[in-house]
Amino acid sequence: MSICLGLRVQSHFYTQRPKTEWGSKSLHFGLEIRFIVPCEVARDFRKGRVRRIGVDVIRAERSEDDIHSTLRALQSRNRQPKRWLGQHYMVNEQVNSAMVQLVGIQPGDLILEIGPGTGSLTKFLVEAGAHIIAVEKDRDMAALVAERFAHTDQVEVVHEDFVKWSVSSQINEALEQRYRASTTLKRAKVIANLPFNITTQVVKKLLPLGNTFSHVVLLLQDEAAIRLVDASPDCNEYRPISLLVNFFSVPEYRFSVGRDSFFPQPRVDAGVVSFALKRTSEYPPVASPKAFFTLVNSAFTRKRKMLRNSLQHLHSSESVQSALSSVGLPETSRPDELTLDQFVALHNALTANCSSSI
Ligand SMILES: C[S@@+](CC[C@H](N)C(=O)[O-])C[C@H]1O[C@@H](n2cnc3c(N)ncnc32)[C@H](O)[C@@H]1O
Repeated sequence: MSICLGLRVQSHFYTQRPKTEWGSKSLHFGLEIRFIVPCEVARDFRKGRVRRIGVDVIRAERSEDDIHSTLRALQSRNRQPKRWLGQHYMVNEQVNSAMVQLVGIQPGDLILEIGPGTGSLTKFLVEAGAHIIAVEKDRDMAALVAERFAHTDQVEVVHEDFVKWSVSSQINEALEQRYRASTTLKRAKVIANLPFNITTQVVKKLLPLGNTFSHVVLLLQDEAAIRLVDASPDCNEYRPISLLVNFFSVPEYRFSVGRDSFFPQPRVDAGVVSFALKRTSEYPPVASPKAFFTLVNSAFTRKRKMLRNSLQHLHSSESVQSALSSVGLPETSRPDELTLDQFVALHNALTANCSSSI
């Protein structure tokens, strides 16, 4: 049994207008309580057993038609959803519509969709006038979606595993063909209701492609969505991927999606995150992002250790100590105490030390 008590409080009810956030706590017997609290309180809750689930929420306001058309599409091919491919289909059209609005499509825009499934999200993209390259790993679903949109040349279905697909060359080639005559450098956009198990791989693959894509809108497992956007060192889940996300993009948690918006229902809720991708020229100033992330990853391999110890295989502990103090940080700093900007400053100080000692 799942009971949901909901209370919506607008920010203008507060004297200091905080950015409001939803919180939720799961109790025994499947009872779930949802409540709204200011950010600061939500952060404290997150450190305990209560977790934030978003700034807004879309719960199951699906029409019976949404679910029936999905079931019909699956039955037409005698298909059962494959959980190992993350096949939890969206049966709430409000969510698809809200996601497409977030992408901000102009007619003719090139959109990459990962995992179109039955094509319920693709339909909204077609209606918005986009040209869609839809990459689907499941042969049957690729055939189904190609058949569904055979009447239009707006949809190109690619039967591939997105994780292995050479996204950058394929999309750059498509951009080149579409905008050959154009004087402005147009970029593509990405949208996906992602299989939860490939989230990290997809994020790592797409976010560094800011010269190819301008925006990425992803529907993810809610916990993962929250973790990805939170780049504050005081967050329990502070990890290299939080730094990567904020190095390459400006992320924003948009809204939560209840698990009852999917068929079959996953065990967890979902959340939508948008990433505004930075072009290379907008990255934080480091000589080489690759070398920067080698430092970050090494620092986090032993998260509880002091940097002067965990970075020893890259730099002597004396150089780490002197680099830390040259950027105003304690010599005893640990990786989970440094913000992205402080990591950048440390990296640059270490690089400068290395070049001056050559
Ligand atoms: C969560 S379902 C979403 C389907 C549809 N977009 C929707 O919203 O109902 C995920 C889809 O991604 C496909 N998929 C799973 N792994 C994939 C991969 N590595 N590359 C491309 N597609 C994949 C699944 O077959 C499935 O169709």
